[in-house]
Amino acid sequence: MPYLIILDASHNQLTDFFGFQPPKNLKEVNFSHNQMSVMTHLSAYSSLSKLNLDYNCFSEIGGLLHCASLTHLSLAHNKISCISGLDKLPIKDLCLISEIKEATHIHDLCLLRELNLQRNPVQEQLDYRLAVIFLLQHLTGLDQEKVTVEEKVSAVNKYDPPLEVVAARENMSHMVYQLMQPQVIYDSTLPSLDSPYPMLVLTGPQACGKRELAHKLCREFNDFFAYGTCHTTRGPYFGEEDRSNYHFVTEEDFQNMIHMGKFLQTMQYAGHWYGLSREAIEDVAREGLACCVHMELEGVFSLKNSHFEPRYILMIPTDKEQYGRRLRTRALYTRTQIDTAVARVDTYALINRERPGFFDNVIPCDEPVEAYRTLRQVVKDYLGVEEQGGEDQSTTDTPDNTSTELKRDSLVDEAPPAPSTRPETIFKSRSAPDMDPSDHNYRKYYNKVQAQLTPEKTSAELASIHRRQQLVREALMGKSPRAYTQLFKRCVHTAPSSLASQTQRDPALSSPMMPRASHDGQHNHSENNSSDDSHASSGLSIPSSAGAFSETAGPAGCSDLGLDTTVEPLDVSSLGHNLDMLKDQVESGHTPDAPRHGSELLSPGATTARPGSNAKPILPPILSGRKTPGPSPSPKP
Ligand SMILES: Nc1ncnc2c1ncn2[C@@H]1O[C@H](COP(=O)(O)OP(=O)(O)OP(=O)(O)O)[C@@H](O)[C@H]1O
Repeated sequence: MPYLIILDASHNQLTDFFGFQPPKNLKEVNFSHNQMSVMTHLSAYSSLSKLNLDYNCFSEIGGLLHCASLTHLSLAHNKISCISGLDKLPIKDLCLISEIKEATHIHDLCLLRELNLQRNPVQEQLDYRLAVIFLLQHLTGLDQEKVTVEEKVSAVNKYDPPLEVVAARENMSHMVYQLMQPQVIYDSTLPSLDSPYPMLVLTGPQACGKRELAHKLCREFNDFFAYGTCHTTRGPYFGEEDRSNYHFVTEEDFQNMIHMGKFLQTMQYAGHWYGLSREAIEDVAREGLACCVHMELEGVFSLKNSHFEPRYILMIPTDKEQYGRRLRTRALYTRTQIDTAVARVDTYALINRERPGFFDNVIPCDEPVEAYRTLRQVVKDYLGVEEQGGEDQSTTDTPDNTSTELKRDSLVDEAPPAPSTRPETIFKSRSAPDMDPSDHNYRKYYNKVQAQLTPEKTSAELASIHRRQQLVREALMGKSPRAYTQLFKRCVHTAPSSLASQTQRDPALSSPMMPRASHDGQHNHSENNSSDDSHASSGLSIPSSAGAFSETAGPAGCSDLGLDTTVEPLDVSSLGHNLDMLKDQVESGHTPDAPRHGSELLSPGATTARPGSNAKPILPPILSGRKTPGPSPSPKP
């Protein structure tokens, strides 16, 4: 066949090159999809310009030295470990890989920095560049172009996104869905500068006991907490009740809720959806209580993107074997689910190790009784409450162990225990220092490092920050949910009584995070009596962030925030303008822009000097408040 120019011997079971003298005009040869493993000398193929050896078993490529016309060589899908003798050839097209996943074969070439896959078919695949950069993260150049840092970050975010990225995306979509709906003001949980709505999140791997602990905590501290019921698409286990454990919904309903912007966060776990709705939190907040929820790590990452600032407590099994046994004895999970749950213990531990402060507390949960004892102590510590009976009630571990001794009043009357007087259990729980960033020394060290890393601010910068903070405070004034300022103080208030009394006398020493109830006589009522006052003006029987709209605008209230009492709060009320209100304003000769005098704007039953109550006359109606009666009002000055 002296005139043969193209030879297609593909898709055979050839193990060897033909042992014949090839025609001298043979230009294109296709030996792909065969079983060849040894490259013989191809010097006889002198006119060859295109050679396809894809899908064979070659480990070494050589013997092409005399193919002086070879411009296209395709070697994809082989087991190549060595290529030689190509450097003198006029090759324009070299195909080593045709699918992106083949790049993994060169993943082990840890010295490889530059890779040129130009004119490979792989280039035509979607997102080819990012995919290769992701697979070969040590590359500095690809296809004769520098690999930039941005490309590396995008590649990782695309193919193996870190938890923050997943959470940020998820948060973004929930926000967008929410914004697409008619706006609802969740007035009980509105964010505020000084005291965000308090939440407690118990996190940890599946079935580590956090759900039972959350329920128990809510039962015992029922004056402070209520259980935030999430939605799920999984079916109820035996004994589980709709609404008390979860809102059990269908997949379709869940997706509808997502698209209606109902959720603050969602997560898919073991093939089911879980989600915490805004309404679930708001329901609890309307009762004047803090919301307590349990969730997996991904949920924590998502919540960190929201305006809520919960306390996060990690419940972690320290004995993985025992934890695995516990999962097995539940007889609810498949083997894969158990393995996943056990493996996630390490993920939690890693996050805790690598991100000091990510969790507010870490409590080992191998022993449920001990875990609860520690948890309740930690929570009491957060709340700044002392037990009036003196005895640690957690020692009685009955499900209905409800403490009526723990009362909201004690938040005001009693200072939280100084660290040295804390019960030993709390220190016991922190016996694993590598796991517990809440350890005092750990935090001190962290703060020191942080301070060193943060460049000092110039006076101009400080003044600018101050001005911006002032503006934000002014904007938020009247919306501060003061009812919660006592709950979940960020720093434990351990001042000795002498200092405390000095603080009371000297407002300059007071901090917005400190109990404000005793600054002075007038102020005294702002904390303790806010419920009372709210009641007068809005029917709210106890303080809540909704009640904060109706708090006093008196000098004491404002001096706390360093504000001038004449500051007009930002009017967000236009969102909720209704006809009646407009009518009222017209009748009384006030337009929304006309200057208002505090006394004119008060509702008939309201006391004077209350910021917010008058400034937000057209807020949505404040609901009737919690079921349990609030603390009894102290006498008015
Ligand atoms: N909204 C949520 N976001 C993220 N994770 C959630 C959410 N709601 C529940 N979870 C978590 O999803 C996991 C699976 O929940 P599920 O109730 O099916 O598990 P379980 O076997 O009953 O274990 P547990 O006792 O931990 O609830 C649990 O770790 C639970 O805490």
